[in-house]
Amino acid sequence: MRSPKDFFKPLCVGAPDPVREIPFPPSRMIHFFDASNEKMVAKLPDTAAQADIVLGNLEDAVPVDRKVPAREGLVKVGKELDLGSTQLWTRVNALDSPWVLDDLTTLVTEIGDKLDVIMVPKVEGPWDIHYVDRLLAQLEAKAGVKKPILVHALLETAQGVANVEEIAAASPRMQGMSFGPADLAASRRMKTTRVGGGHPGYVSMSDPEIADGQIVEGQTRITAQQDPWHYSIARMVDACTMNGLLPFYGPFGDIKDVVACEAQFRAAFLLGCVGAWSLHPVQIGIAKKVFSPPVDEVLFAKKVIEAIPDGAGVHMIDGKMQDDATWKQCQVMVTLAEMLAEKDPELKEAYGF
Ligand SMILES: CC(=O)SCCNC(=O)CCNC(=O)[C@H](O)C(C)(C)COP(=O)(O)OP(=O)(O)OC[C@H]1O[C@@H](n2cnc3c(N)ncnc32)[C@H](O)[C@@H]1OP(=O)(O)O
Ligand SMILES: CC(=O)C(=O)O
Ligand SMILES: [Mg+2]
Repeated sequence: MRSPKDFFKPLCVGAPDPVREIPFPPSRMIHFFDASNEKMVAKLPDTAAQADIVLGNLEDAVPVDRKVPAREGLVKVGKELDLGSTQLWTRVNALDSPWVLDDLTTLVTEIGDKLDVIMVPKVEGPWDIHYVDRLLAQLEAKAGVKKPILVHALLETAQGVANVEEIAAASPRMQGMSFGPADLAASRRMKTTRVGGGHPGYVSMSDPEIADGQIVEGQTRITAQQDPWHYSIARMVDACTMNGLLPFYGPFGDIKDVVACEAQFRAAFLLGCVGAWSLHPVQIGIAKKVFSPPVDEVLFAKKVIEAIPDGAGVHMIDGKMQDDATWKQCQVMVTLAEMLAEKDPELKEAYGF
């Protein structure tokens, strides 16, 4: 491990100084597009006006014969399109693939000043981040990039989950993490073919009715679906938060099931994620709704802060006990609402700022 004294030193002569604090602009959804798909690129200015982050995907879902067109298309997007305040990210190919070196070299040297964050898939341990960290510094120095490009790790293997804390702390470039339920399910040999969400087979069940010391036959037992992702998402949130990074839920693959998508996103929001991926335009609106704090919660949080400006002591507000801890929860809610209200006039009005 590097000396703590060297942690914030650039890893190449001429590379920009690493950031000391990860920026947190609106980040409710990372919208995926394929830059080799002309239709998607044509719509990108409109899509970007709706989304907080747009991401040119180069990895899974881009077939082998379109890897180079997707990379070149993204370079064109970076050079030619004005995306306003919407962030431009990419997901490069996996570190064990033959494409990733060209992905990183081309993107940083061609549009390194336009790219905010590079998502690295299938990160397994801090060694993967160290590799990317040094290479990015060399490329930034070569290309004269002034602002360090941040790194986002995709958590989607059992080993990655086991090493999540070390990954989060591996570099000052670490911006955040996303949770990848599809590859993670495969890596763990989970028996599901879904991309995120619950499963009707993963349930808890009420106790049986007993008569004369015997289980009553033919009875209906109450079952409730459980969340198979809870443990890993919560670990990711803790690892990110303790290192000042932003945690995101990843994709929800059943595009038509907008209700279940909203439920998956909301579970992630409640656990501490700042956003989720949108794979299809319909999911942008779902993420916007879910990851903007509910108006009634924000109004209540404002009321608490107004009533107890310093958070001290114990109080009753609307029948609920309030103290330093609830005051801090209210600060989280109001700070997020204020940040989003700056971007979104409708939210600003609804929140009463
Ligand atoms: C496990 C993982 O790694 S997840 C990440 C990798 N996967 C991805 O990136 C997938 C990204 N999304 C997609 O490729 C597509 O949305 C698909 C394949 C899932 C569905 O695409 P379609 O069947 O074309 O969807 P649909 O017919 O509803 O599309 C409606 C319109 O939205 C457009 N559209 C669909 N997805 C997107 C998108 N991500 N961004 C912008 N526009 C899109 C379509 O081009 C179509 O446009 P049109 O009305 O002008 O013809
Ligand atoms: C997000 C992703 O890549 C996965 O679920 O595998
Ligand atoms: Mg994956």
